[in-house]
Amino acid sequence: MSKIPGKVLIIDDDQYVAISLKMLLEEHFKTVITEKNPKKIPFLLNQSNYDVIILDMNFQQGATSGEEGLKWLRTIKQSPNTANVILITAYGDVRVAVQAIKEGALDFVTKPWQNEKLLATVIAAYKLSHEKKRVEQLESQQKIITSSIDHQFSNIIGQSEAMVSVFKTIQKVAQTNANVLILGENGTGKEMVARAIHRQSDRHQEIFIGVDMGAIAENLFESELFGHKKGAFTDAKEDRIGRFEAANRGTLFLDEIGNLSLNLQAKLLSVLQSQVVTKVGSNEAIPVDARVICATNSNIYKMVKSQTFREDLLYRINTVEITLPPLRERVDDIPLLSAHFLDNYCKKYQKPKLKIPGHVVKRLQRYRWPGNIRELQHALERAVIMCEGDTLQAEDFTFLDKESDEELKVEHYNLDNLEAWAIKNAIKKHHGNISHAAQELGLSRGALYRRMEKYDL
Ligand SMILES: Nc1ncnc2c1ncn2[C@@H]1O[C@H](COP(=O)(O)OP(=O)(O)OP(=O)(O)O)[C@@H](O)[C@H]1O
Repeated sequence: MSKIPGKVLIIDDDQYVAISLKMLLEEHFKTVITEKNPKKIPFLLNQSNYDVIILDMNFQQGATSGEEGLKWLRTIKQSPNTANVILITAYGDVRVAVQAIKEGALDFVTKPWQNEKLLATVIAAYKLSHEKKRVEQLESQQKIITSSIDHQFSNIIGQSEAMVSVFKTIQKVAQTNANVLILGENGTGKEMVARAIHRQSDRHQEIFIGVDMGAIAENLFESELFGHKKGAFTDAKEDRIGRFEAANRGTLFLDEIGNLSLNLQAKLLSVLQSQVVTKVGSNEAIPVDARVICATNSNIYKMVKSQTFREDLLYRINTVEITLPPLRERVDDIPLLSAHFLDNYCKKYQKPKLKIPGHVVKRLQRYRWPGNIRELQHALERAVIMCEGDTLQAEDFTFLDKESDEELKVEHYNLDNLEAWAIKNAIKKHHGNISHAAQELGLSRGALYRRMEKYDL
């Protein structure tokens, strides 16, 4: 039988007790250390991180009050060590046991002990300590991931009137729990705004979870959003929490809300109204406290009129509405955005600070930017890579020349050419609406984005 990879520390001045415990535990744990002098506890805690500490309660001759054990328990609990402490004593006084548990001991065992029972207690303490460490590790991983994702979305650039008003709204709405609906074409910065609201809210220490509603298959919607119990359907191999529960105490960003079918809209509405979710395959209602921010590039009011979007759901999600204008309607922001991306990409590709002349910026301001800021960002990235001198030229932005040249030029019937052409025209046909273009092309949004990147569109 392989041993548990945990570390157990036994502190007892009775050599016989310490050795018997060590012999028992060594059969099951990889490392078992004994110490008879409790004054060595601070030193030992400094040296190593223990999973379980078995601590005697009385050390001085004739002492029975347990006060010493409680004192050393406090020392352990005040240290950064995450060990679970099991107190052990020959004087089983309920009052002392209660006090020990209050002060953070996990369990209390009386001498003489029963080997099996004691072993079960130590193993349970190890498992708890292990779980605790795992949770702490996951929490710190989550913080690192969140802050590194957030970093990419942290600096909202804009000085146009429209953006100044958006900044003011973000500030006001962040202090509340109001549901927010963000409207705007693809790439206008909807996710960025949602993250800014989260970052400026009381929930900023908690998680921000984004869900692309257009990318979830109809039959998996409930399971993805509300979770499922093991065995609820063929692929449900284990219990799983949904995005609502995962975002508990944090913010849930429901992107592409306009892509939900009427059936799913009804399910979402019911959860937003009741603030409880029920996992697929379960009857238990689980309360959730997630701040919901929705976004769409669809004309949601038109959808309500044509009865493809529920009016009651719209009024549930649009307590505050933020509209991000397309980039072509805020060309004042183009110089600032270009300088920002230029700076970022020069650093990323370790190029000297490149310049962008005024006449090139003017041409960028005349372009339509169907993919909005995302397209501008990619254009700057490509230009930085391609640029040969210290100044960007109009030729570094190849699309400026090709703008009116939408005909398919097929010199060789190369499938990549044909695919790039089809994608470009589908996006144009749907006025930059990526979800609709993806639908027409028979691709998921993710797959379309990957191809757009591949063909530099
Ligand atoms: N005001 C801005 N300042 C700086 N960068 C921006 C700004 N707006 C958008 N971006 C950048 O543009 C890209 C697209 O932004 P974002 O994903 O927030 O747009 P979106 O409207 O949610 O897009 P989609 O509808 O396709 O999901 C991101 O890389 C983001 O960092």
